[in-house]
Amino acid sequence: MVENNTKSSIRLFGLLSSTSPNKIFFAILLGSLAGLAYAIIVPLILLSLQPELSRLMQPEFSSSYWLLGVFEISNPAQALFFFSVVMFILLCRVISESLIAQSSIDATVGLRKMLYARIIQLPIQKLEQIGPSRLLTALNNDIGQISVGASVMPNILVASTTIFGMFGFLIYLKLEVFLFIIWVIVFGALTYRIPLLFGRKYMSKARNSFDGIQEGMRGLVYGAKELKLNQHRQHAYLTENIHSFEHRFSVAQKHGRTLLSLGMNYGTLISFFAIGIVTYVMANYYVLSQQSLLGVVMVLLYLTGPVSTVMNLMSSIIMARVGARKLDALLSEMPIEASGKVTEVADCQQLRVTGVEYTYSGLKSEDHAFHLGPIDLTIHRGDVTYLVGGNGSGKTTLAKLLSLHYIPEKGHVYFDDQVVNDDNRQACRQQISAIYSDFYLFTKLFGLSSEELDARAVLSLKQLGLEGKVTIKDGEFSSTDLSAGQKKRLALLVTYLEDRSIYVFDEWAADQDPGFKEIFYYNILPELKKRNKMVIVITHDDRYFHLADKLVKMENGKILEEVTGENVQLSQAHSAVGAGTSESSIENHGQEADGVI
Ligand SMILES: Nc1ncnc2c1ncn2[C@@H]1O[C@H](COP(=O)(O)OP(=O)(O)OP(=O)(O)O)[C@@H](O)[C@H]1O
Repeated sequence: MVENNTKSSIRLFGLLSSTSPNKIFFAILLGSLAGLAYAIIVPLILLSLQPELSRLMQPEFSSSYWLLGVFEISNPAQALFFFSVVMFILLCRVISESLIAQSSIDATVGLRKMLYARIIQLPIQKLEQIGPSRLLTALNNDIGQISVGASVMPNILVASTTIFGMFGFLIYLKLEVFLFIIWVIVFGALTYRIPLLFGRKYMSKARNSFDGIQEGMRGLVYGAKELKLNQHRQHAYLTENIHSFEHRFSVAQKHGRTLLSLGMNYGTLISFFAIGIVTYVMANYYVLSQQSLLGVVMVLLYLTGPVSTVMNLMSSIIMARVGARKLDALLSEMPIEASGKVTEVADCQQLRVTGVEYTYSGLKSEDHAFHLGPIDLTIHRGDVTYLVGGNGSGKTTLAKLLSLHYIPEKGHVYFDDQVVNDDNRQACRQQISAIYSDFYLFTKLFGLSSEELDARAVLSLKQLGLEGKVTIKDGEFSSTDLSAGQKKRLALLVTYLEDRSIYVFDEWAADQDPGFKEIFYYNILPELKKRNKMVIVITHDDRYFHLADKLVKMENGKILEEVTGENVQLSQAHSAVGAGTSESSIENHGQEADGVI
């Protein structure tokens, strides 16, 4: 049914390096060079301040002077070297950071594109289960955090290079001090992880509450009308739902941030503990000249910069790892529908289902999950088939199986003699056009646009009573801010322009005015039949049942009765008469809407 979902896990650094390996290689190279150059700055300053510290210093460094305008420059070669190093750092860092920024933008866009592709490849039933809130949070929240985290990884490497460079200088100054600092760093690195570990747990909790907040926001926007009319409901919805998620979010965030702050500051201040111990304790046990002690303290002070950079960036990494785990979990719940080897199938003349069964899974209570089938049904090209039955009888579910949106758990769907399977499902779907009650109207005729199409669309807009409401240019609608009925007419126009073999309409006429209802049943459907289309109509409009070629009555997920030919008219004659549908009124509508689409 679906391809096994390969267990992928998002690695922050891998994300950047896989998007643009060369850029990242150069960014790290330049960043590391900048880091090493940084590490040279302290010895250089120390050399210029205390010539006796230098074992390598050339005599001319301390003896010569240059005059630059009114400025007197001592140690010109050393000064030139110093400023060259600063310029080198500037250049390396700017290039390195801009390369990282570019790679991080590419990685973010790449992640988003990957999510779009996965949503497209997601079977409809799974998409309905996951719901839009989780997908939107992944897109807006998690991917943003992942890309921030990934983009700071190279900065951590750069800061680490500076730290290692400074270590080299520290060894040169005093090996014992270096060993002590290493011990302090190992101790600090181990202990500072404790608050970070708990901090991350709280941040994960906060992230989980965010899904609830997002869902709550949807209710606020889409349920605004219902909430406005009932203050009790409004209050209860806010306090019991959104506020309660917000409360959980804020408690978890506050705890998390406090712990992260504790961890970061502790980590940053570790170097000061080390400075204190070296200055006040170690100096009493080891032979450290005043100059060496000054050098060591300067190195340690200088180290606080890159050390705090590493510590501060760790919070971005932690947030990114929370986001990556959440996205990983979501992706592992998103099976990939088989793309199929067959690219085209012959025009379907007969759509047949045999022994088809379907259950809505993934519900909180599986006992109450609706079960459809087993169903056997054959639908022919050139026929208008009505699916009728009470609310919840399974008409839409069956239609979604016929339009190949749902994949049956038992039984088969046949396009003529071919069984629909993973190989040909995509190709078979290209013969179907459907308007379900939750249809989405795109603002453009994506994949359809052409000048000829525009001309056809303009003609049909007029015939569908949308002239003056919507215009179309280069396949794009001027507006989709229409009434519910008008939107459905525009959706009908889109399906008409697609010119598919099989049409599925789920209660299309439900929100049309009486005039257009008649046009739909008396003109549009017969015209599609005349064009030899296979038309499946879900309807509750019993006054039009007699117009069907086949009436499929459903109850409790099963077909109760199939009525064909004259029997359709006989069984529904009374309702047609009862509803006052006269031949003359039909004729009138026929003339009114002559040539509709
Ligand atoms: N996405 C879903 N997840 C779980 N259960 C669902 C889902 N969609 C529908 N159902 C259940 O399946 C049953 C049949 O629904 P279906 O939409 O097929 O009925 P219907 O005959 O088209 O109803 P109506 O005339 O009201 O549109 C219902 O009882 C409903 O609770």
